[in-house]
Amino acid sequence: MTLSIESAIKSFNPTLPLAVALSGGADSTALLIACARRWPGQVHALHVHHGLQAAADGFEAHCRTLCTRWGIPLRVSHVNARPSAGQSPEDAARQARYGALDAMLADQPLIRSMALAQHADDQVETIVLALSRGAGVAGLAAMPGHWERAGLPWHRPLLQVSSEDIRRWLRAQGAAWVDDPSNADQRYTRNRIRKHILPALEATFAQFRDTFARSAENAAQAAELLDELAQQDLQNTGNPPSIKALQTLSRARQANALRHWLRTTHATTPSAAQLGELLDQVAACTTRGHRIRLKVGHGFVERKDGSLDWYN
Ligand SMILES: Nc1ncnc2c1ncn2[C@@H]1O[C@H](COP(=O)(O)OP(=O)(O)OP(=O)(O)O)[C@@H](O)[C@H]1O
Repeated sequence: MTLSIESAIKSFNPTLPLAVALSGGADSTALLIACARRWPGQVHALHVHHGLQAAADGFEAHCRTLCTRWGIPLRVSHVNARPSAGQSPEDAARQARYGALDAMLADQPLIRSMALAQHADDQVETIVLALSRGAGVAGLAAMPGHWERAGLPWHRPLLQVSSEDIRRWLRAQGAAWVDDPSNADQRYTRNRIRKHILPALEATFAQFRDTFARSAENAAQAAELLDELAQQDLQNTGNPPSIKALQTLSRARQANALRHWLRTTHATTPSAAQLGELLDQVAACTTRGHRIRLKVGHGFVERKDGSLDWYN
């Protein structure tokens, strides 16, 4: 069920002091005000200034005015997020932002938890984005409400609040925010989803925020089970996995175990075609002389004695 901001913050129980990642947009402005009201003197704001965006100075100025008005301590970190080869500008900005938030948190050991302001519409966009990329259950699980990062609990307390409710609440408070001009840029898939698909979902399935969120939770549970199964299977196959031991598993279980091995041990993700080819090679590997050497993720998988080996 979607919630009002008040109900969402009432059922939010972070360890204090809490830091809120404040972009200056409507969502994080609302989250900061709602938290500062509930826990006066116990809330901090962290802002990352994205050097590349022309509007970045305006965001920082808004954050300073807002925090002065509410008496909230604000930290600002300047980053210059240049995408590396093959990386999208959005990914580069996200990575730089997380790095800067981590560094600011490491600098303020008094802070005991962290909150981001993604909401119910963001969650639906993330699910649609995952579907558009052919994601498996891990991708369809979308964004978790709670997780741990560098020893700190992180939260998304607004995941059940709609974007429209957040804006309505802010207007009722007489609070200002800054609209990110890049949110209107139709070159970004997420923005096209927001503009075209969310209104169509709203018109077709009134409860889409709730039902999509339930699907994401189901997918998250399924992903957890697949992880547990992969861990058990890799205990039996060994790491690196023995080809003979892999061959005793069904093809789907081999795929699950190999994906997990590549992700957790080598931080790489195979494409569907690469994984299919690898599974074919594992199945065909019945003689001593059978060689395997395939491009997988950002490296290669090779047969080495009786096992698979990955390198780049
Ligand atoms: N420049 C930033 N500095 C600090 N935190 C940020 C920044 N950009 C985003 N965040 C945090 O990450 C969350 C998700 O980022 P995203 O880019 O999806 O949000 P946004 O469009 O900037 O939304 P918002 O309306 O919350 O500002 C934000 O809600 C906010 O908590």
